[in-house]
Amino acid sequence: MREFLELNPPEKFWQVLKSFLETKIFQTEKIELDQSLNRILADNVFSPVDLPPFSRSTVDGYAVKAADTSGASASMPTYLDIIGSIEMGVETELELKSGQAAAIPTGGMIPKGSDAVLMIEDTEKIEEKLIESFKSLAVGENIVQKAEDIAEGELLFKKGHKIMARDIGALAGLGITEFNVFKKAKVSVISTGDELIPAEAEAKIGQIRDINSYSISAYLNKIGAETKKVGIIEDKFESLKTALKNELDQELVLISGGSSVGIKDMTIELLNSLGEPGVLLHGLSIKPGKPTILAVIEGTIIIGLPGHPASAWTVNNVLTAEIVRVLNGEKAPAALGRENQKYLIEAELTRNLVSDKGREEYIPVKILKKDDKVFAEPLLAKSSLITNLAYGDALIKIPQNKEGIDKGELVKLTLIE
Ligand SMILES: Nc1nc2c(c(=O)[nH]1)N[C@H]1C(S)=C(S)[C@@H](COP(=O)(O)OP(=O)(O)OC[C@H]3O[C@@H](n4cnc5c(N)ncnc54)[C@H](O)[C@@H]3O)O[C@H]1N2
Ligand code: MOO
Repeated sequence: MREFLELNPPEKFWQVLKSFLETKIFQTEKIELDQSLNRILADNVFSPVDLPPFSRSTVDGYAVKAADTSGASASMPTYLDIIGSIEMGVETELELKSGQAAAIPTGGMIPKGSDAVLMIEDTEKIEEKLIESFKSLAVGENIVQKAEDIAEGELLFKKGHKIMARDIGALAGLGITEFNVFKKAKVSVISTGDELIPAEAEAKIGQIRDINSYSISAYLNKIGAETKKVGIIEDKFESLKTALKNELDQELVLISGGSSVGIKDMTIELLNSLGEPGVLLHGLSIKPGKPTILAVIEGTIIIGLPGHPASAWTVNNVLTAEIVRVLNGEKAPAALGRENQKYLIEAELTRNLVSDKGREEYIPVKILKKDDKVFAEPLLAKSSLITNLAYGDALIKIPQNKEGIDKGELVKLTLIE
């Protein structure tokens, strides 16, 4: 069959993108802790203090010297004099001598001279200021030591770390409330096609609701980009040229539709008319996603996504999401195209899959769990359909040199966020 496009392997796309991105200067900005969820650190972050700042009890009970409880049991207790109580939130002046104990709440400051804490249930109060210990303690028992969490000057997070909700607690605990992050990737998403109408519009015969600008903007926002949904632009040279020109201050522009070889597909000519160097690659050897375009115009990356919604979605997952991760500072340009271990899981395939040799194939799957085993159920459909994607949790990649995968084989899945 006649092939219209020269199909380039994904590696060729990575190579061209790497050479462009490796020279790019990434902008940073200072933000506050409350705004930092999902942002990417632009510097290494070191602890400015010891955490905890003083040794603390992990239980309610009595601060003691471990040696004073040596050999203690329910039938042979040891006896300790209570010299006072530890107050929360203030420095204690108490200092224990041999045979002494101080009442302490969970989290209270360990007084000088103490090296262990007796749990209240391992004691009996004999008199107002005398207790019995039924337990023999080891040094350090029920104590979290000063700087045990992290010491002053120790590395907490590396540059490029994505801040998760759990990290925000650690930063708050250390009093780090302002820091530098990479600016979010600035991305615009355009849909083209005279048949397209916005989602909220009434569809006349022949019209199709725009899917791609909605699904792709949402996905890229989710992974940390600042995405502008431009909407639908009519399939006319001048209208598209004006629309694209307006977006050239962005770092990445996605244009879905008009990437194939039909009579109306003027995208290539249009991109080449906008500036240098123009279209660098047209045709990607993945399925679906064949007609993908890569262009660079005056420092802005332009990706022409295939119009079919599942194809656009697949290229977005495989190619554009990777570019956004680099623009966001989460991934080094040199690592472009390398699998992200964070998003990979393994599962057993529930049916045979066949694939054409010569193109990497991506198939959405549903993840199922049965008897503690994880299974991948392929969702097979034409790339012009969308609902399959809505049910898919992940993508399977069938490498270019494989003709298929057998039922029962263990496959690697990339989670769809
Ligand atoms: N003779 C050939 N025809 C086609 C080939 C080919 O190699 N030879 N490739 C096919 C493949 S594969 C794909 S994918 C599509 C890609 O087409 P385009 O990128 O040029 O996109 P359009 O022609 O504009 O649209 C294709 C299809 O998708 C619908 N579409 C487009 N945009 C949206 C959107 N934002 N939301 C929902 N649906 C959209 C559009 O209505 C068309 O049905 O080309 C094949 N043809
Ligand atoms: O490449 Mo098309 O994108 O296979 O549907």
